[in-house]
Amino acid sequence: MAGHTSSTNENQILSTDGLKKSFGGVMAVDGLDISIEPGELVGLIGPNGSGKTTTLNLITGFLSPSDGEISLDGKDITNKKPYEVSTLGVGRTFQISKPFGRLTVVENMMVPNVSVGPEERDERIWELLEELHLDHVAENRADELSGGQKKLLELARVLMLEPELILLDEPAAGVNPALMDEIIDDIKRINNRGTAILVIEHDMSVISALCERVIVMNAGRQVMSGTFEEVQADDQVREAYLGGT
Ligand SMILES: Nc1ncnc2c1ncn2[C@@H]1O[C@H](COP(=O)(O)OP(=O)(O)OP(=O)(O)O)[C@@H](O)[C@H]1O
Repeated sequence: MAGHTSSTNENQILSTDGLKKSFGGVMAVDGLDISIEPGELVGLIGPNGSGKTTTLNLITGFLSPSDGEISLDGKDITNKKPYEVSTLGVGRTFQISKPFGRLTVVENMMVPNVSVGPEERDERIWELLEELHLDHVAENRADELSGGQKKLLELARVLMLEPELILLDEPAAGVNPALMDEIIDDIKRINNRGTAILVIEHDMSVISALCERVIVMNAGRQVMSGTFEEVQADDQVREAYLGGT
């Protein structure tokens, strides 16, 4: 069975095959098979506790799976360490942004270990700060930023490593609605340049504005994948949401 899936993995930037993670008796992820095409912008939704964040933690190596495989560009990355996964081209932001609060915005941008010289690094930093509307707060301490600006800083920092795939964990949480429209445009622009994005989000207006495809999880498994309209119209999905609350 593994042989069958690995032959199709080469066209996918990311795929999980029978992925499982248990915490004691809780099966947080329970045989998850999902895949992302290069350049896709995909939403990952599901009720609280359905395993979304655990899935991100497994893909990025923050957790080891109990079973199953994860491939990136057709290569097995199961059990790789977080820094290895990041070096291989996967960027990730967190539900609660964690910039280095005492460092300035620019200093935060110097944290990723880029493989270019200092001049090119600085050029990249300023391009990204400008693109993500942070150039005017570049010398401010990161803990002085608003919730939305912290999310943008985290995204800018991830982009320093020019990832092929970015995993966003709740980009709308704690962001004021005015800035959210800007963040939606930023995410779309980054995706239009060819970066694949998988986004976990509870705010369905953000999912419908962003995603060409939505994967629905419940109880650690994929229950459906389709356009936002298809997913919204599905009885099983409604049941999953109602069952989870
Ligand atoms: N480190 C852990 N130790 C024990 N149980 C955990 C751990 N992390 C997650 N779980 C459990 O695994 C299940 C899936 O949690 P997870 O956070 O992945 O869900 P989620 O879909 O991201 O939820 P939310 O939408 O609330 O963020 C839950 O039952 C949760 O309590």
